[in-house]
Amino acid sequence: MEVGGPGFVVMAGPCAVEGAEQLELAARAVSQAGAHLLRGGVFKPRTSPYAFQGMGEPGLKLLVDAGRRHGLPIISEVMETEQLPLMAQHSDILQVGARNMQNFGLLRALGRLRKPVLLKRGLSATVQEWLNAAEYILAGGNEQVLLCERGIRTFETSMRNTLDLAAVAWAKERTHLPVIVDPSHATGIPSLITPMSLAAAACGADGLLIEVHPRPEQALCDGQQAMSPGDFATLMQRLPGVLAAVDRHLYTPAGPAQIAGAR
Ligand SMILES: O=C[C@H](O)[C@H](O)COP(=O)(O)O
Ligand SMILES: C=C(OP(=O)(O)O)C(=O)O
Repeated sequence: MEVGGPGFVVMAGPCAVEGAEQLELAARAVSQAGAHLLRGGVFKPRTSPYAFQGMGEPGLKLLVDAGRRHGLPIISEVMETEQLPLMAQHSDILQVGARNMQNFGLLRALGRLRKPVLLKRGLSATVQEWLNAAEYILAGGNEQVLLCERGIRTFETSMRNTLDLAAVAWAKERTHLPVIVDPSHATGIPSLITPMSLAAAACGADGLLIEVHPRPEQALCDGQQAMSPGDFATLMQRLPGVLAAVDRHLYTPAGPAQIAGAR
């Protein structure tokens, strides 16, 4: 599978892997709706050290198994260099979270790999700082970098963050890197995920990263922003209409990332 080619790629699943049943329900739902990759955090960057920190390695095993069962490659966050050997062995895309965008040791280590890395924009990072962070990975020889806009901190508090879609169009115009949009963290409001996903598709994004939980009210992390499986399926049905109206050739970058794994 290619990210950054002519196709539009949707990565979806729970914020965090919480257990076998939750993950199976989420994986089945996103796969049936037509998602291309399964997301799920097993190492979670939490604001509070007392909040659920993720299942770690047992959670990764569940994620790998669920991905295999449903024919979906997986994407999961790596928070520390020490986690890299494990994560690089099992995750098809390595996610660097917003909070780690300028963890230069981690970025250098990722640059030594030959594996796709999804680099989230930092909470308060300028576009230039985001691109320089990407450069740390590219400079090491790893050319498979996907940029991910997930909203930035501004004076606006109505939403969790402010989705900077102009930065998406800007990065598509001035770099060769694929750009993914995460409307879940960008808005923090489930009802805004569909309109922002359609807007992302319209402005040339190469794909989406969306949090879907089978029972959002019971989620151990980010439940307030999780999409229900039903709403996700409806979004997936609406995306082709917008994509058909956009001339994606205008946006196709020179350096798509190749994702190993199923599909
Ligand atoms: O999924 C991402 C993060 O782990 C999550 O948004 C953390 O936010 P919080 O710890 O402030 O709840
Ligand atoms: C931690 C995540 O998001 P962010 O780094 O954008 O806060 C996530 O997608 O799991």
